[in-house]
This record gives sequence, structure tokens and C-alpha cells, in this order.
Amino acid sequence: MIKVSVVGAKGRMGSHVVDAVDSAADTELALALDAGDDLTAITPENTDVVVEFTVPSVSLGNVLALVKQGVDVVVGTTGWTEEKLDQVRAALAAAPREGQSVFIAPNFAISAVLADHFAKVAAPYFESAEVIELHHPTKVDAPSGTAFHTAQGIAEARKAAGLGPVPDATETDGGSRGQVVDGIHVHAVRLRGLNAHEEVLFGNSGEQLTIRADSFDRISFMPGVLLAVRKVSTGTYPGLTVGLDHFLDL
Ligand SMILES: NC(=O)c1ccc[n+]([C@@H]2O[C@H](COP(=O)([O-])OP(=O)(O)OC[C@H]3O[C@@H](n4cnc5c(N)ncnc54)[C@H](O)[C@@H]3O)[C@@H](O)[C@H]2O)c1
Ligand SMILES: O=C(O)C1=N[C@H](C(=O)O)CCC1
Repeated sequence: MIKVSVVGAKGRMGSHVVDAVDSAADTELALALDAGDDLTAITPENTDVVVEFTVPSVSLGNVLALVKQGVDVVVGTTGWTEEKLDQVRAALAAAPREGQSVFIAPNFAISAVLADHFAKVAAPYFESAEVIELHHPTKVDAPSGTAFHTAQGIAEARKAAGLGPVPDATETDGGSRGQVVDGIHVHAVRLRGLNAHEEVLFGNSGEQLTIRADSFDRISFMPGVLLAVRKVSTGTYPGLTVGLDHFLDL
């Protein structure tokens, strides 16, 4: 049995993770902690893998503390920048246990992971590319971590293919053109009734490709979370890994 502790256990995602860990045949719930609880209760003796779903403002601090405590961590919280990832890498280099892992996924839903992958495949073939993410209005960060990651992937694929900047004649912009991530415009919609959705638009003269992923229910993230817990618990992914695509045969 894989012993799993959940941090952010009372949240929308954390509570689903608690249920998923309770229901799976090969995992058991160790500790379920939330804001105000003492993270030092989590130890390598009681926990194999911690699943962290909190808020972007506290996640880095939690991850650094958990690495120091000698446990592997699977992170679903968003808000990761290269600077923050470097801090995680440095913490892992000084970790108390050899081969310790931190795994971070911008999105655990297979639909979103595939959309992200397909976007990278399509990117070199189109002059224009933009990302639209659409979420529930209780989400605290924008743009979504997924959209940020998708835009970065498109930009990398364009650069590798030798493509220049996307065409755009905009001279005045009060914010309508969205956030620019590595040269790719990302737009965020917040709408009651939505859960988590992303559309990637590609255009050439006379043609368009749209790639869309829809998570209608948070249950869609759970197979990916359990896959990450199982992979990390094998001890074969030392260091920092970002993206569920690393665990899929894409
Ligand atoms: N990777 C994915 O597939 C995926 C999917 C959905 C959401 N998310 C991300 O997960 C994060 C959480 O989303 P949510 O909808 O569950 O949010 P939420 O607000 O419902 O839950 C966050 C929980 O974290 C707790 N918390 C806050 N500070 C804490 C601390 N210092 N220590 C422990 N717990 C603390 C809160 O009390 C709350 O229960 C967000 O960043 C969101 O974007 C990622
Ligand atoms: O509901 C959220 O919040 C989500 N956050 C992640 C993101 O920002 O990409 C994943 C999708 C759901």
C-alpha cells in the first residue's frame, strides 16, 4: 500500500484526492492537513507521497518544507515560475533522502494533457496561435497554470521550427489582447457554471485549427493524480519533473 498524505485536504481538489486515495486499492490515506495544521506531522515513516493542492501563494513554502522533511511530493497547485522551480531543484539537491522526488502537474486531466501535447505538435505549422482558458469564477489565479504551460510549449515549438513572432497589428490595447506568455497571447474567462476548459486556436491564411479540452467535473483529475502518486512512489523519478506527459507514452 502507498501511504498518501494530502495537504489542502479541505479544498475543492484536496477533498476529491482524499476520496480517490481512500477508494483506490493500492493507496491508503495517512494524514489529511489543511491551513493551520502542522506540516511537520508528515514524516517518511507515516507517508510515502504527499499530494499538495493549496493556493499559489503558499505552495512553494509547503513544498520546500516537505522536501526538507524527507518525503516525495506530487503538486497540483498552480503559480509556478522558473524562479520557484529553481528553488525546488535546490531544495532537492540538499534533500535528506537520496533520490527524492517532486512532481508538478499544471493539469492532471488526460484531455488537457493531450490538448497541450497536440498544441506542441501543431504549433510549427501555423502562423498564428492564441490560447483561451475558461474557468469557474472562484479560481484565484489567471491565467491558468495549464494555459501558461501550453503557451510556453507553443512558443518553444515555434522557436525550434524557426518561426518568427505571431502577426498582430494592434496599436492600442487596454488589456483586451490578454497576457503575453513567451510571445503567445493568453486570454482568461471566468464564468459561473464552468469548471476547467482550454481552447488553443491556430491560424493560417484561409484555415484554422481549434484544439479544445473540457474538464466538466474535478473527478477528471483523479486518475492523473493517482498515476503520479504511483509513479513517484516507485522511486524512479528522482529530482523535479513537470508535466503528466512524462508518465504517458505520447
Ligand atoms: N493540476 C491540476 O490538475 C489542477 C486541477 C484543479 C485545480 N488545480 C489547482 O489547485 C489549486 C487548488 O485549487 P482548489 O480549487 O482545490 O482550491 P481551494 O481554494 O478549493 O483549496 C485550497 C485549499 O488549500 C488550503 N490551504 C490554504 N493555505 C494552506 C496552507 N498553508 N497549508 C495547507 N492548506 C492550505 C485551503 O484552506 C483550501 O482548503 C489551485 O492552484 C488550482 O489552480 C490544479
Ligand atoms: O480549477 C482550477 O483552479 C484549475 N486549475 C488548474 C490551472 O490553473 O491550470 C488546472 C485546471 C483547473
